[in-house]
Amino acid sequence: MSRAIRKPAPDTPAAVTANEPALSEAYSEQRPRLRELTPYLALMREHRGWLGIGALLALITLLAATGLLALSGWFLSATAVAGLSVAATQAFNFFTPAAGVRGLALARTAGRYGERVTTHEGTLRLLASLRRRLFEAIEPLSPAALQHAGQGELMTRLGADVDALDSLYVRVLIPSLVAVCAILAAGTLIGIFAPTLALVAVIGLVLTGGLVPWLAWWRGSRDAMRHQSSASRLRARLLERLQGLGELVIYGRWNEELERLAEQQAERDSIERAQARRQALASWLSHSLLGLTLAGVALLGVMQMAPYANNDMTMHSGELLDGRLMALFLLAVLGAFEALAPLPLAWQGLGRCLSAAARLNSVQANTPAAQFPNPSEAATPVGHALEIEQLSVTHGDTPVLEELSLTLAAGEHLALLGPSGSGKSTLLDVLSRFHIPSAGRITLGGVALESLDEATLRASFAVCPQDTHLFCASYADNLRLAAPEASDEALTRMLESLGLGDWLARQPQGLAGFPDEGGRSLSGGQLRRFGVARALLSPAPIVLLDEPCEGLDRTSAEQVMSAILAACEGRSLIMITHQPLGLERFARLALLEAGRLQEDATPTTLSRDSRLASLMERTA
Ligand SMILES: Nc1ncnc2c1ncn2[C@@H]1O[C@H](COP(=O)(O)OP(=O)(O)OP(=O)(O)O)[C@@H](O)[C@H]1O
Repeated sequence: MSRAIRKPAPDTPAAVTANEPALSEAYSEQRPRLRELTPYLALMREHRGWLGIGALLALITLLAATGLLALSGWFLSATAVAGLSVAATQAFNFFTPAAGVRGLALARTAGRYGERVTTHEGTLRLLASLRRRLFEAIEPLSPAALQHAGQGELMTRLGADVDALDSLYVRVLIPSLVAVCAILAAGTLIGIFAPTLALVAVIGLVLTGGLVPWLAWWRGSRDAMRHQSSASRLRARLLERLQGLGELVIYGRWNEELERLAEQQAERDSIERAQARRQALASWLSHSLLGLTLAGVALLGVMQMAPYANNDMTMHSGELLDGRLMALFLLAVLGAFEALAPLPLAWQGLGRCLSAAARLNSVQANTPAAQFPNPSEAATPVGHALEIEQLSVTHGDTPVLEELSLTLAAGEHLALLGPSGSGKSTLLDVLSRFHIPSAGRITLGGVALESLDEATLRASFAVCPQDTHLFCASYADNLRLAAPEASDEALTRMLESLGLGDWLARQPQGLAGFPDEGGRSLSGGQLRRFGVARALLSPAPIVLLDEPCEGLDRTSAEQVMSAILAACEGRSLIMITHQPLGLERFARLALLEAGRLQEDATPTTLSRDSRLASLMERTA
């Protein structure tokens, strides 16, 4: 059995063991390096407008918030002190600081709003670019290359990993930048009046904003990576097992599977608990450092304090400090701390960003097996004759096709027979360039397949693989995948010719109806014929069909055969079949065994003792 897209290998039946998709093996216990982020930082340059404005507004908001706290603190204490004497009350200017407080409050609110709007706009644009890049990297990979990924793993990479990177800008870079500025702003503000106190405040804030986040990153990054890997494995396993739910229930393995899922979930939960403990520790550490800083500033300030009556607030060398400034100093430190508080959590999450970046980088590093030339450099085939010369194909180290040579004139119909596993579907994969041969040459219209640009190659072949996938779109849209211009009448005629007329008549919305996910609302035989209809509707000059009559009763199979041969009149056809049905209607018959072409003849030139002849007799 062969499919263009193979499902991951099944579990061993003895115990449904974990069979993780190959992509998750890219995860390693090693702490990912910062350089994994380089492509994403480069991507940020594309959106520097929004991201830059966001950063600027974040700074304005911070300065306004710190200024507001400091000014209000000073204003309160200065007002209280001024109230102690009538002369001081009359001399005190209430209006300028009050206007300053109002102005700073307005600036803080407007800044915060603008910052949220711009940083989110920038981040969403960044994520859109990131997803586009990822899709562009995945798209040229053949289904055969993606088969190793597993659906759950790929979904995680496209969803959770990309989302993890949005925290890089909003939760790590911006808060870190804001924190540095907050320390500088608080230090400068305090330093204007009391340089020694500023030094103490800056040392305390640097320890809080530098040491604690660094510890959180250093100690927490491994947990973040383990959590991401564990959550992704759990999601991939859950998805895969749900797809095979029927088999697991039938063979009584579902409860066992539930236990395994619960074990995996417990592993993920324990990592989450460890992360929560680290967060609590980091929070305790930064609040303790804040307390020490405040105490240090307060103690030193009290030691340098001047009597209240002194109206000259600046402290010249050798002079004492004005007590009214104490509230300003302490609130400036508190205001700056507001910017530092989210850093430990953010830096703990940096590990998640880095491992997401590493996993996405590994997807993007996949080079497509098939490289197509640019349309301007591509060759143009003359006609549609196919020539296969000495073709050898391996899967891993196992040879599948060996020195196979075959020609198909334009418009010729070939039935390809052979026992299961002889390499028939692999040949179709090679013609579609989903699989690259290890040796040999294939030409189409005199041009090597690899010299054709992708659009020409795809327009040359209509392929119906063994598994038909129905997309979540109307039946009509599913059929138009191969023939966008086809009218509803043409679609209906094609379905009727394949014996699907009654089925269509039973659909309440006809062609406008929607299939269940993946086409489960159709029986196996109906789904197969739907796939055949899709391929036959395509105007491609060469039609490749993989066992189109498999699973059909004799009458339906004969009807499908007739429809195929009628639709392929004037077009080349390679039809893989196990059923010796209607073979006499083919111009050519070929037999593939163990990857080698054993027989290649026309129905009339077949020798009576050939394997093909005996197959033909079974047809009659
Ligand atoms: N992606 C793959 N990875 C590894 N081995 C593969 C892969 N695809 C096919 N094979 C192996 O290559 C051989 C040929 O497979 P292929 O599907 O081409 O045979 P087939 O003649 O089409 O079989 P069937 O008639 O059962 O569909 C088989 O032994 C199969 O196990």
